[in-house]
Amino acid sequence: MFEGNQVKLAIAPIGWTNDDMPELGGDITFEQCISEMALAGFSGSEVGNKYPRNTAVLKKTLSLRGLEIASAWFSAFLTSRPLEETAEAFKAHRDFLLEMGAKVIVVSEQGNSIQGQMETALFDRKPVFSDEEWQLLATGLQHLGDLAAEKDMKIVYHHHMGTGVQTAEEIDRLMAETDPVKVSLLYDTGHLVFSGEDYLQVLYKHIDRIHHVHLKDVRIDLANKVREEKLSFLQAVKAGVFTVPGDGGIDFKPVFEALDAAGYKGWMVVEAEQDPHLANPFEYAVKARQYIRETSGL
Ligand SMILES: O=C1C[C@@H](O)[C@H](O)[C@@H](O)C1=O
Ligand SMILES: [Co+2]
Repeated sequence: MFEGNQVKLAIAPIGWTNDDMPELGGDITFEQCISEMALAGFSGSEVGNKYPRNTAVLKKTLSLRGLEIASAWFSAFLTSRPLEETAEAFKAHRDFLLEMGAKVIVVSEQGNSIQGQMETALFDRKPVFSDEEWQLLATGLQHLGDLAAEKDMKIVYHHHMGTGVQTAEEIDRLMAETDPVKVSLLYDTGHLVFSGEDYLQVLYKHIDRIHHVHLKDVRIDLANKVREEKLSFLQAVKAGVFTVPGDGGIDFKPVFEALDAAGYKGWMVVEAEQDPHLANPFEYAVKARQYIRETSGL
């Protein structure tokens, strides 16, 4: 599978140091994180809060280890703040990623999101957008897509637990209401399975719009416990709901087969946030790399 070097494999720093909960991995240095990524056999990374923002410094530090930047997360507030505010912040983020050689920009709408709230029950309190908010989101994302296209880049929308675009139905609506030229999709296995969606159906339905992939596995027993015990997203992460591919309940083989058959080009990013003191990030990175090699040949 994946012949022709069109698909590259990255790993996100969130298993080492967690931007949503900086206390997780607070003691792990940036250099340890990227050195272990390279040693585990990855060729790219996304951007974490410990990464230097000076692009020359960042490029040199990464290239010493054979790593590139695949992309980085951007929080949009299109449903809750003026469009200009999100657009201005987006341009700075886009230009940083352009300088780092990335082609896609991860965007997630955070208007009314509960993903960062420690005590809010994830399955009871996620936002549900009104028609007016959907309109603001679609228009705003298309504007961000135009700004990305100015630099020959794309935005890839990150559906996410605890946000207004979480379920398969919400992803369908977002895809239907946006121009495929302007808005692409980031496919994150972990968020779909945690939400209770059919992750393969979403993949097959939107495969032509998928231009970035997050490979995240789910411990299904913990996902059920989060629902039953009304835990928050951050409590779920701390409890270990996510893990690396091959260690949880998701079968990634059909994901790789479908992406390969569709001629997918771009990055696949292992992204498995858990407490680094409970799950050694280097050990789990090696485990993920081995599973992907065995399952996809990559
Ligand atoms: O892509 C992601 C970025 C994180 O900050 C987020 O919380 C995580 O779950 C994710 O999928
Ligand atoms: Co993700």
